[in-house]
Amino acid sequence: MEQTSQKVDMDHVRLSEDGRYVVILDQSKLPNLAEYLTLETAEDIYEAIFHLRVRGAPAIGICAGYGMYCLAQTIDTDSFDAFYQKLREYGEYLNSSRPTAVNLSWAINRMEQTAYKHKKLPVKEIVKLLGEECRKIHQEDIAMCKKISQYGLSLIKDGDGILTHCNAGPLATSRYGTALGPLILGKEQGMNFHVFADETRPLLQGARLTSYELDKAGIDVTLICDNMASMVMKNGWVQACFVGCDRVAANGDTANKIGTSGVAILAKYYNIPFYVLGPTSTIDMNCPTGEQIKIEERNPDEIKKMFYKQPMAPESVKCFNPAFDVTDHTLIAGIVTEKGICRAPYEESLAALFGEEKEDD
Ligand SMILES: CSC[C@H]1O[C@H](OP(=O)(O)O)[C@H](O)[C@@H]1O
Repeated sequence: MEQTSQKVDMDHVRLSEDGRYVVILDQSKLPNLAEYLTLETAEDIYEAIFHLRVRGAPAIGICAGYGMYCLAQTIDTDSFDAFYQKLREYGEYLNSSRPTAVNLSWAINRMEQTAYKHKKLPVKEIVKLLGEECRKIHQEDIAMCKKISQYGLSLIKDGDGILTHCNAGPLATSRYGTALGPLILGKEQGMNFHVFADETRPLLQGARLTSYELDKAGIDVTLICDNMASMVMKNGWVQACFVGCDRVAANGDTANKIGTSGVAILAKYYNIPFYVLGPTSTIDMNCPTGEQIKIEERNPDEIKKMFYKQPMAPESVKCFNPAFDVTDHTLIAGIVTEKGICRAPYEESLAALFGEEKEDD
């Protein structure tokens, strides 16, 4: 396998120099090739999100924010109503690319609300304000990931073994990451960890991205197949599990990459603390429980053909390919956000993040 020598720029989602297009690092090609793509149309942005060329809840939100700004620049009208209608059409289209990660709709709604809030201004002024808002979304995520990393680091100690699932590092966010952030921050502070990274079938974000990011950060990482997690826990090699999130419900139930709930159940059995790490932009207080989270189902070819020289099952054989599953809140030791570590009962601790008192039953 020929690793690219090109430095991977952690501004892997950004605006083009002229501010007109979204530029992304195509994560579907990593770790072999670091190829940057310029997304010029709504279709380009949709396709990049749908095919996980840009992926990870926060990174998808940052990309959508930039995308809405770039598309707003193409709306040629001085009428706010006509501008806003077209902007909403773009938002609805981009939002349909992937249903589970709440950051996508969160970023799109934030951009649309920014436009509406300033509806009395000339359209050109509104577009400039959208340019400021999308950059704020990106800068806020960098700050949030740093805080999440600091809180997450308080939960582990030098020399600990940490099991991760999928990828929640800088490539899934802006900088540091969420689940990987504490490990990268700890390394910067001279700490060392032993990470067991689940390869994470079928799209191998753990193998292709997590092991790649941790190896580049000089962090000890052992790549394992997903079905080996139980053994490394049973051997006593894991002191904590850190995972990211795509949508956290108001009761703490958490949607994350498929296989996460199995890791949580194993962690419970082996009495290992299981932590979810993510920004408050991934918490959906309008979603009461995990039952209401829509789970994306993807192309069966990802199971049968992708990463194989030839199909691994007969064409006639059906596949079930959910991209996420929901971990029950009772299996989660804590939810680490940029505002602090939330513990059960999550209805109360998550509501407090937003300054809401839990309603009496
Ligand atoms: C920091 S959010 C990362 C989160 O997103 C991943 O999903 P995907 O690779 O399909 O975008 C996975 O669930 C990670 O935990």
